Amino acid sequence: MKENILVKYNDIHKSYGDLEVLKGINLGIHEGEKVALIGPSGSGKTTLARLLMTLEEPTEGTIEVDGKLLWHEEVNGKLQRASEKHLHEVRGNIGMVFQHFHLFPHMTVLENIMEAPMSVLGLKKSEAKKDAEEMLEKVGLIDKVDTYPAQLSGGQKQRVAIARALVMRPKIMIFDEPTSALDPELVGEVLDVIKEIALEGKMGMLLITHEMDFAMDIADRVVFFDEGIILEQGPPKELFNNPETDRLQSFLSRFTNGGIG
Ligand SMILES: Nc1ncnc2c1ncn2[C@@H]1O[C@H](COP(=O)(O)OP(=O)(O)OP(=O)(O)O)[C@@H](O)[C@H]1O
Repeated sequence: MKENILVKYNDIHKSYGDLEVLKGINLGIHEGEKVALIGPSGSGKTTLARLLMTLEEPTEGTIEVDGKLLWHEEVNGKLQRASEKHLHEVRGNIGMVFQHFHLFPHMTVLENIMEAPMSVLGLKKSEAKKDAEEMLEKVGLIDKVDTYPAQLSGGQKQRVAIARALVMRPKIMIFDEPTSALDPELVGEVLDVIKEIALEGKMGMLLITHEMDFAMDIADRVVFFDEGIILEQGPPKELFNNPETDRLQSFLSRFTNGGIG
């Protein structure tokens, strides 16, 4: 069993105005652990991921990454909002792949991947190029180095986005519905790449997906989530071979009936 907790949500609440989207989340992710987050549309999954990526700020509670508070710093024994420098530093451990790729359209595939290592990590161009090429090999797109995003299929764009996140060598990668914007015939190539990365084992993963079979296949733990709370969690085999899972079965049937998001 893995010992070290890499990410820890401590009683996290998040509201937008009067709408409380997360209602006290406690969740730990161990080093190298693959956690699949499953829940209906609007249940707060993306918000949970965006808090970790520092794209949203918690209303209450704390998040720890690799033993350090993410959103807070302790000054003279009191917790206060972290400085941008601190956020930037801790966020360096986290990579994210979004539903809609978010590639830079005016840059080639290679330039897209080299950009952050050069501007954020201060790598020399030659080093960044070498790393970028290594990642493109991994996602099977080394022949596309000089191509612009507009000339790629959705599946290829998402594989570039994965390479771009991987090249920063994060300790955890968040995948937020990485295949839901793709035509069905392109889903498999992206899932294959994610699975390959998962099998390497080193990196933690928080995977938000409605690809149920895929989640069951690669996840060490599945977390069922609805209306801002965790309903149930555990290793996929325990959750699905348990005769007392009527409640889970009815939860899952909402996905198969089109309530997925
Ligand atoms: N910036 C925002 N301002 C106001 N409300 C927001 C904001 N972001 C999200 N919400 C609301 O918070 C709730 C949870 O949204 P979130 O995107 O986290 O859910 P989700 O489970 O990821 O859903 P989906 O699968 O459809 O993306 C929704 O009701 C959404 O409308």
